Amino acid sequence: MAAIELRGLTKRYEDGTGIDSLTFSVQEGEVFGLIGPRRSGKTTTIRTVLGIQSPTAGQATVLGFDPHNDLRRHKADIGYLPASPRFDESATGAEILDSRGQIKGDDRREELVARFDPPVDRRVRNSSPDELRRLALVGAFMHDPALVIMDEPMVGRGVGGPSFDRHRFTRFIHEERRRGVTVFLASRAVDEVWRLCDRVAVLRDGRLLGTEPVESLRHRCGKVVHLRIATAVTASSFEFDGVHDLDVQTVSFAADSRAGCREPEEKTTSRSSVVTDVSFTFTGDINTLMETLSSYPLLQFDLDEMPLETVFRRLSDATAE
Ligand SMILES: Nc1ncnc2c1ncn2[C@@H]1O[C@H](COP(=O)(O)OP(=O)(O)OP(=O)(O)O)[C@@H](O)[C@H]1O
Repeated sequence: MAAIELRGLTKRYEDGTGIDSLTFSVQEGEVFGLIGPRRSGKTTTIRTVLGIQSPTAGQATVLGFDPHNDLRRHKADIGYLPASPRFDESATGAEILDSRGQIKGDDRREELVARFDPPVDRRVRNSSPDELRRLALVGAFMHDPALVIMDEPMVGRGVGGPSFDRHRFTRFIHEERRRGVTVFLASRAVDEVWRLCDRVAVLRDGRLLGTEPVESLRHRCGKVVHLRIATAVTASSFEFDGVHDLDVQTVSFAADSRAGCREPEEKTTSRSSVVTDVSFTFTGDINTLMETLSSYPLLQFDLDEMPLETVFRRLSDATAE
């Protein structure tokens, strides 16, 4: 059974469309990412799927029930981490968890408080946004739900900070997946989605561009490679499988110039009076790339994730073709 199923889910606001005819499903046990640029409809999807707002058309089912009518009865099966958690300012963290526990249960409270270190003894008004997100995270998982829905879980520094960094968060989500928990999360952070998700749905302007396993999407998007080579190199040297958007610039320096040099001592040799800056997007086999590069005198080698906007542009272009 699908954990979440959207069939033509549409939400229009008075002054525009939030989401338009979304149809896709999230399978039980997967970590599924909803990605898209700003105002693409991620939060609208989550709030409509949760029954916080009603759809204009279409339908969502969550763990087999209609969230708009039956959410109350199924609250204990779902955890929710909103993008900006709001709590009673005068309550302590412990009081917040007490009242949630009474509604949904709190079997895992002790374990998660030890792990996330939320501000249990302090009042909400005296706690930082990061601390409150950790409190919300405990609240989302402590009743051991079958499905957890998270909106931008790592926004800003998110649950980061000295006591709970993002690698520990990633490890936690991987552990939850191994326990069989289904996770549906919205994010604009590509590296977060790459680390956490099995599959993604990509939104743009409230419409679904497609759903895809993260591995194949990641492969299609590739990495951005920047090289500085201490010799003249022609573009044809880099015209091999998996190289796209190649840019090659060879620059000559006076023999004693150190301009733009990372390793100044290397620049004083006659060989390094010419450098070539090479950049490209790479979707091929990284071992082949490393083997090719080993034959060049590299001054600099950077391998970065594709910038988010480029990912979305590529996906939009691919969908339009
Ligand atoms: N309550 C609302 N009333 C009117 N319009 C809304 C409302 N909520 C969202 N929208 C509009 O719906 C569209 C989708 O917004 P939404 O917040 O769902 O996108 P998002 O992908 O979550 O954006 P972000 O990444 O910036 O959080 C936007 O054009 C937005 O202005």
